[in-house]
Amino acid sequence: MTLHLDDLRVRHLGECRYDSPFSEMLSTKQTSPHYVAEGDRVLLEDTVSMLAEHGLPPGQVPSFEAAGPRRKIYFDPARVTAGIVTCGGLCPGLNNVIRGLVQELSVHYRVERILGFRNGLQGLTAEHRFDTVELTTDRVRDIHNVGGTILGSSRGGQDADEMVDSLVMRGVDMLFVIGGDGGMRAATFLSEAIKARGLDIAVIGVPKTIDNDLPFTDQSFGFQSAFARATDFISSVWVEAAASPNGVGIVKLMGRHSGFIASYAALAASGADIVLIPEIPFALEGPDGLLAHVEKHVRAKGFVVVVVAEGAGQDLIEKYGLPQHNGRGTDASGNVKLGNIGELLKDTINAHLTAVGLTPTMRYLDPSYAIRSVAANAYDSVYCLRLAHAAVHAAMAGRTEVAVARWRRRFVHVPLSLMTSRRNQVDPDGDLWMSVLETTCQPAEFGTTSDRERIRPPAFSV
Ligand SMILES: Nc1ncnc2c1ncn2[C@@H]1O[C@H](COP(=O)(O)OP(=O)(O)O)[C@@H](O)[C@H]1O
Ligand SMILES: O=P(O)(O)OC[C@H]1O[C@](O)(COP(=O)(O)O)[C@@H](O)[C@@H]1O
Ligand SMILES: [Mg+2]
Repeated sequence: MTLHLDDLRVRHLGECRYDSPFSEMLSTKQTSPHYVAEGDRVLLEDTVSMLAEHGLPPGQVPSFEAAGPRRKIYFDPARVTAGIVTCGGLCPGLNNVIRGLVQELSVHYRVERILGFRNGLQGLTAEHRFDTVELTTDRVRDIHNVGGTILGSSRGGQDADEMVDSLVMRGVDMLFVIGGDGGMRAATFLSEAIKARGLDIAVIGVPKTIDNDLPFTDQSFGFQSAFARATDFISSVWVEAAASPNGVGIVKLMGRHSGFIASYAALAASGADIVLIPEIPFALEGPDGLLAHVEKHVRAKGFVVVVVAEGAGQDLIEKYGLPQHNGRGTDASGNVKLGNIGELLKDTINAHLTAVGLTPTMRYLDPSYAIRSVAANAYDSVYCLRLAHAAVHAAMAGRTEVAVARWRRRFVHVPLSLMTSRRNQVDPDGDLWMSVLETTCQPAEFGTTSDRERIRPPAFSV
């Protein structure tokens, strides 16, 4: 992936002419190990070798604009109407982000009109554009204690021009889109439609993904809360499998294209013998295949625990899966519907162990929604709040077509085009997967899969 400084540049609506309520507080601040001054930038890369490879002067190495309050802002807060929408699948922390946005807008910038569009981008269609929630500090006071989103969410396509009409009709000056890859794409199209009409509306993305599959963000909000919950299920199947003759525990976790939840949950629970993720194909049969490995565990210690991400082994479904386990078509947002790899593993492991005289006791759990519907934990609550603050500062300073993200510990502005330019995936050659291999002692690959595609995330170059 080749990135130029221009790809990392953030679009501004115009000159910042108003004093920010934070200007006095900022007057003494300079870049320090704990703060990035507004004129400074955050490096894209963080190793000496990567930087040295470019051979560029410091001012030209790829870097992000720092997030945070500015001394001067673009919008006159007294005249601002803000809009908030949450889209796509649920994720712990959505309510925390809504609450953080409303508090920052109301308390510090004294914005008086904040509209919550309901049920995702559907709320911006002609049919629903007047069905908004008036968001006040009172309304959001306690919402962080529960999962989900008070605004509702949805999948499904919407017309960008129709959505812009809604923003104009409701007088919205800045829209905060809390969404995943789909939501960030929609926000991009929305920003382009706004630009084409020459309108003065800022669109700020707050990246939300339970799968942690958005790029240029260290780890997405809610991810920690979700995988922490997932560990409970791994521990449960471990207890069940360990106490049963030829016990087989299987936990299927979310992760359409990226195996982060499966990897982190398996590391945290540390009872998993085998972790299967979309990034690494595996073979079922053969002396080095998954089934032989499962059998080896059952023979050696009497049970086995497998953690599988829902997107793993999709190429096996066609060959081995029952028709009802096959994925079919796409959902309303265009996401491919996956085949059920958990059921396939359950059936094939059952058949294999039975055939070799080790009739198993199968314990299969698919806790998908139980994981993403939890409230944010303390860590994610802080993270969501700080993301929300950064999003409000970005909008007030007239930034648009941009997402706020934490990158290498710092809060930064990432152009939406970059947010949707690639997918964040577990690198089979990276240190996270190495930790999984070290913990489970599973082989780097099950069987010969070299003819099938292994994910190799692109390195950056300039
Ligand atoms: N390529 C796209 N162009 C425009 N809108 C999109 C696109 N992809 C998704 N969307 C819209 O974004 C919203 C959220 O997308 P979805 O994939 O459901 O969830 P997420 O934002 O969590 O990835 C949906 O309303 C969907 O219609
Ligand atoms: O059943 P739903 O609501 O479509 O959601 C299921 C999917 O949503 C995901 O959580 C990801 O969705 P998002 O991109 O919306 O975060 C996947 O892991 C999962 O396959
Ligand atoms: Mg998505």
